[in-house]
Amino acid sequence: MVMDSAFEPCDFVLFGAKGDLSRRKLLPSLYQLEKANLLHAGTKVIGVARQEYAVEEFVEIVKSNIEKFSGEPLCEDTWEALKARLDYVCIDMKNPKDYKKLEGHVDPSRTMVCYLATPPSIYGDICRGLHECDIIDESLRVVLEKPIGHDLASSKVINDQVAEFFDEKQIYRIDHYLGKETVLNLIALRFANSIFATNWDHNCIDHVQISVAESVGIEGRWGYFDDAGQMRDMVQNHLLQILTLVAMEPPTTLDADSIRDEKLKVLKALRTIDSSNVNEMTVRGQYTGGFVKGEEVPGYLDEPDANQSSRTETFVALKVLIDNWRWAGVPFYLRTGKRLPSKVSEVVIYFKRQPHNLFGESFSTLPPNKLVIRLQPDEGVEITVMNKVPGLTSKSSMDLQKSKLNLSFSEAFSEDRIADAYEKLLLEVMLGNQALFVRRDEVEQAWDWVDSILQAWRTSNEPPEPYQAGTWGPVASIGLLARENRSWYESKITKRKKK
Ligand SMILES: NC(=O)C1=CN([C@@H]2O[C@H](COP(=O)(O)OP(=O)(O)OC[C@H]3O[C@@H](n4cnc5c(N)ncnc54)[C@H](OP(=O)(O)O)[C@@H]3O)[C@@H](O)[C@H]2O)C=CC1
Ligand SMILES: O=C1O[C@H](COP(=O)(O)O)[C@@H](O)[C@H](O)[C@H]1O
Repeated sequence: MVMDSAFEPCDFVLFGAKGDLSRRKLLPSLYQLEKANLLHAGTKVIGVARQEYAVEEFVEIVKSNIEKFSGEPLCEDTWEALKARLDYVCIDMKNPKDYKKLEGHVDPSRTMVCYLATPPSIYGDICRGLHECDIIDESLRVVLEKPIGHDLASSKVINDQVAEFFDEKQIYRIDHYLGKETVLNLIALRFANSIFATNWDHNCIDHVQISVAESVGIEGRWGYFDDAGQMRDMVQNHLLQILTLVAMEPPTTLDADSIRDEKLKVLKALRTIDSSNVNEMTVRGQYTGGFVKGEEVPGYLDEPDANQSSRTETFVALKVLIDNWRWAGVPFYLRTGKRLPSKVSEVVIYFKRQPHNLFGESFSTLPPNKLVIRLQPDEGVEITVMNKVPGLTSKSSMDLQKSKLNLSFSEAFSEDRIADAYEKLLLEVMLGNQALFVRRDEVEQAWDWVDSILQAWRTSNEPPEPYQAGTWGPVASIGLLARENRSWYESKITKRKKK
């Protein structure tokens, strides 16, 4: 998916360079790209924020953030190379006149990448400011962070504001899960292996589970999170994007629009969940105090700044049906939550049981084959299969045993680290490849589907079910599958083995 021909120097302008995302993810990712020699020699990085700083002060801020968040000792050579690219401009992003200050810091003859690591409420102001200082040409790319809006209506407003000045071909909407190696591997796994390509439908698959569990709480982001909830924060974007990659038809090519067209079709085929079926198809929960990894943690309502009467969900489980030929009758169960026992994201494909049992009474229910795609941590792929236990036996039937074919990425591949999703995505923007970014119609279709569930929850006026921090969510989440004689896959996460 990398287009080498597009590898050219650019002016990478980071709006919101002092914010949390920039500090924790974007600046360390630029550092890693530098370390891997993946930044063009001529590329510049221009931080934009509203405080006045001398460039030297900004450089020190960047250095301390990289030291703090890159998770490794600073490599002096890499740092010196990155430092030489850094520049800083102070702009009040709501003031259109301020954008003139970019003059002299960016080169109009080069590609400019504007990364908006700011609240979405000022995306429109930034686009207008860039327009009014006459800086936009067709080579300018604008990167938008999620969430784009709070619902379909507000997302349309933001998309319209950006579209006033930019063509869709210039807009890169981030969903960082699309930059994760293992999420990308879903495409390779499905379409580069005939064993899966031919067995990937309602004839062979019983159901699919997608779990994105987090052990963290809301990490001091009460203001943002309480307004969003886990449905907007995780399901509307990350989980639905994973689902589309698992469920989409083969794209004709790996071009951005071929992939995005297929993902959109899946989103359009999602069966509506509304007041008529919301109780049967959804579970939502809110954590109470408990223990995560042996540490006592407060409940959601006892987090700093909490509003004690909040009904915001921190856990969501859904039964999702895709009304198309391939997936007729195959439920996709999705779950995601904060303060669960561990951080683990997995896609589990449960294949159908054998139609007839040859193996005697002890195997009256042969367990189905399972394909477990571990997205994080201990990235890898595992298939459970039944094998004959070797050896002679006096019985006429065979003894069978469930075993695993296990591919661990850390053992199979020589890379000593898996790149962070943001490294991949920053690189793709600089290369001008939109395949790993979300198109406007996808975002809006996802909001349309999610809005209907949120509306049904509001109408029901029921509070989320409490679950103790450090458990796998409310009991009703177990019931969602149990009433269909199924159960959630119990993850057996092992720590990645260090080489
Ligand atoms: N943090 C995260 O982990 C994630 C964040 N995101 C998204 O990334 C974006 C940024 O989030 P995050 O970094 O957490 O937010 P922060 O609030 O930490 O950072 C936003 C930055 O924008 C600056 N800013 C806001 N208004 C103005 C203005 N008028 N003029 C100049 N600067 C301004 C702020 O400046 P100042 O410091 O002066 O207030 C701040 O540095 C959001 O869209 C968020 O939803 C998405 C996924 C994860
Ligand atoms: O976008 C978000 O994602 C993180 C989880 O991302 P991961 O890469 O650590 O799995 C989540 O914690 C955060 O609330 C959300 O805004």
